[in-house]
Amino acid sequence: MRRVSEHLSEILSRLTPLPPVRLPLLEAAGTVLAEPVTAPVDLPPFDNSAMDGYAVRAADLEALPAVLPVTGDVPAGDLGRAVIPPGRAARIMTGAPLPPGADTVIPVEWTDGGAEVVRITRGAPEGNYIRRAGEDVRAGAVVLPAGTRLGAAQLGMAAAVGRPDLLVRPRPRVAVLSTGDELRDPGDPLEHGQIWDSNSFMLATAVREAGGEPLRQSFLGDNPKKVREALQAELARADAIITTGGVSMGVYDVVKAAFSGGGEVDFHKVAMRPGKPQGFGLLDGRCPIFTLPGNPVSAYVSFQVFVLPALQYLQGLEPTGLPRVKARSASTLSSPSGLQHYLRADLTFADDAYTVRPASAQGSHQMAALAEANGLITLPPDVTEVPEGAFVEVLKLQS
Ligand SMILES: Nc1nc2c(c(=O)[nH]1)N[C@H]1C(S)=C(S)[C@@H](COP(=O)(O)OP(=O)(O)OC[C@H]3O[C@@H](n4cnc5c(N)ncnc54)[C@H](O)[C@@H]3O)O[C@H]1N2
Ligand code: MOO
Ligand SMILES: [Mg+2]
Repeated sequence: MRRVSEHLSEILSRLTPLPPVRLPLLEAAGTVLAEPVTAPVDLPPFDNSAMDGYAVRAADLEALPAVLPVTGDVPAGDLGRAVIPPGRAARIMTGAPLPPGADTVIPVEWTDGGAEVVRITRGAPEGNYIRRAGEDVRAGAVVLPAGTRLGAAQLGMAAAVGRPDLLVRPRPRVAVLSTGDELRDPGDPLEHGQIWDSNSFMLATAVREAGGEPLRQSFLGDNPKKVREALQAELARADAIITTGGVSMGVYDVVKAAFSGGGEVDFHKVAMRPGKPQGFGLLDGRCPIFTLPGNPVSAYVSFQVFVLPALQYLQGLEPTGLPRVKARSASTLSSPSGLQHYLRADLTFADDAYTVRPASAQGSHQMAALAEANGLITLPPDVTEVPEGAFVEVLKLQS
């Protein structure tokens, strides 16, 4: 059997990050930047007021209270060109350009709020409540490096430097296809021996959580020819394909049968539990296909361990997979020798430390324990016993 790390590095070695595309700002939300974004101008572009109040000369406030005629208003958006002569004040609003002649802003709370003549009772040093041009970002500075995942604040930054669009790695379009004659769509009535297809919904959501776009989720029967045809059809628009089921030892294991002729997909037993039966290949020499095991928890763990890093890599990110933490185990753990064991668990954080408790049910078909879990304890192949209180590595699941 091959180790988890070997299977993952073989997958990554055969992938190429998706070619960048230029997307309008809002469509770029959630994608990964493929170019650095620099500021074409200073931010703010001009000295402006940080408060609603009066633009004055600090020198005119030496004797308090100061009573100054008001020459006019400078609202935000105003050109702010009117010069403030000595001994005068102008009403100014937050964000408005500081008019020439003024060197200080007095908040309206420090005055009687006069519109013609203002009585200022509290002075301030020169430069008070002024946002200087360039104090946020200097022209030419890189505000977003390539590889940044574009969340709200990052899109805001791109808009703040005037970008209408961005060069980004596109969301990988991933076709998710379950296989199995026993499957029915949720909502359909079940005959004896049938089950509702959960894998394709679970993995389509996992694709979205990974920044990808699930092309469709559906299930295929156990007919190898039909499976081949369906996969061929997905090739036209998929950047990657995920199938579940039909890769173990069964006589009807359709995915294995579908590729028994062409060597495009290599099937392996990987030294892990759950998720031992795996397959990977490039269809048409370019489209990665991940043939994951049918057991739902096996499919889920296989996604997190192999597909997530691959989707990160396609998006130009470091293929680091799920975030991991060190946690004290709240109970003794045992693990089969020679297998990397992933245990569904409950991870808690208290008193500045993580504690983790394995779920009581660890069957690779038991969705309830997976649905409750927020962590996967990862025990390496050479660990068979973990004493209570020992540190273990835990993958943090999206929840
Ligand atoms: N003799 C052996 N039998 C099995 C072995 C083995 O080594 N020797 N491996 C076991 C392991 S480990 C796993 S994992 C499963 C994987 O089997 P397949 O990948 O062939 O999956 P299927 O046989 O198609 O289905 C397995 C199981 O999962 C259920 N399933 C399938 N698709 C879905 C879906 N979309 N939603 C919900 N549940 C699904 C299916 O009904 C089966 O119960 O093989 C073991 N057997
Ligand atoms: O891969 Mo299986 O998931 O060990 O049950
Ligand atoms: Mg099978």
